[in-house]
Amino acid sequence: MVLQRIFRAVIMGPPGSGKGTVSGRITKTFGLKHISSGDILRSNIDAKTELGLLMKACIDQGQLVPDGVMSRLILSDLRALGPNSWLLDGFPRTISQAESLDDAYNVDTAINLNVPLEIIKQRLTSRWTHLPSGRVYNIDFNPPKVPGFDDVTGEPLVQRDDDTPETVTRRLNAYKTQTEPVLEYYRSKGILETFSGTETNKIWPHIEAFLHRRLSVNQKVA
Ligand SMILES: Nc1nc2c(ncn2[C@@H]2O[C@H](COP(=O)(O)OP(=O)(O)O)[C@@H](O)[C@H]2O)c(=O)[nH]1
Ligand SMILES: Nc1ncnc2c1ncn2[C@@H]1O[C@H](COP(=O)(O)OP(=O)(O)O)[C@@H](O)[C@H]1O
Repeated sequence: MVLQRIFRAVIMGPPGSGKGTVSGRITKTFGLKHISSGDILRSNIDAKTELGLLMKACIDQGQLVPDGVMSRLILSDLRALGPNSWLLDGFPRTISQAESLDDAYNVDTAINLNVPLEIIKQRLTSRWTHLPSGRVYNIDFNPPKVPGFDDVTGEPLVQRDDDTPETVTRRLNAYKTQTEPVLEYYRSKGILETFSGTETNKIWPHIEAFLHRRLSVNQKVA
């Protein structure tokens, strides 16, 4: 689908709710640019940049990276995208980040994946990630064609240092205290769209239909 008007969305949801998986489907179907805060941080860690080295301890302990650092990083990447449509995944995670984003851009929609926390832990401890692209796999849900290797590049997959049971518990706590209030922030602006369920394959058709509706309305307006 070729968009005729700039469309900007954020995707929210607890760790493991399927943000990365759904973002991949949205970008493939609708052609938006995808920016993932976690992927950007991990590529900094991998490249051993000063920022990556400073932030690694924070991430490995399941804590959020400080707002100022995160907002500067994401806003500068968004500026580099120029006048394009995009989907932001993993940002904002605090009210302060949401306000920084609002100061710079008009967000059209906040897609919220509402997945029960009980099933999330299991998903994260069996997640395999291709770090350079952010592609994710799961032993049961979407296993790679060759175990341990990325389908597209054939490069090795890794288990993230923060996908251990203890760290996942801390990340879920950070989500409850710091990120859930952002849902209320977007709800009060009238742009929160919540999709509930336990399986991405069942949630996805609803998101796809919603975006088709939103984007075709926008195109008539444009
Ligand atoms: N069992 C199962 N695993 C899923 C489903 N959707 C996504 N996953 C896997 O769950 C893990 C977390 O998904 P991801 O998209 O990385 O979530 P994020 O942390 O919100 O970005 C990954 O290993 C996915 O492959 C699902 O419906 N069922
Ligand atoms: N917007 C953000 N603000 C602060 N920290 C962040 C942000 N995005 C990512 N992080 C850090 O990176 C870690 C991994 O993020 P992410 O890859 O988005 O995890 P998940 O997809 O499992 O929710 C977070 O636990 C946090 O430490």
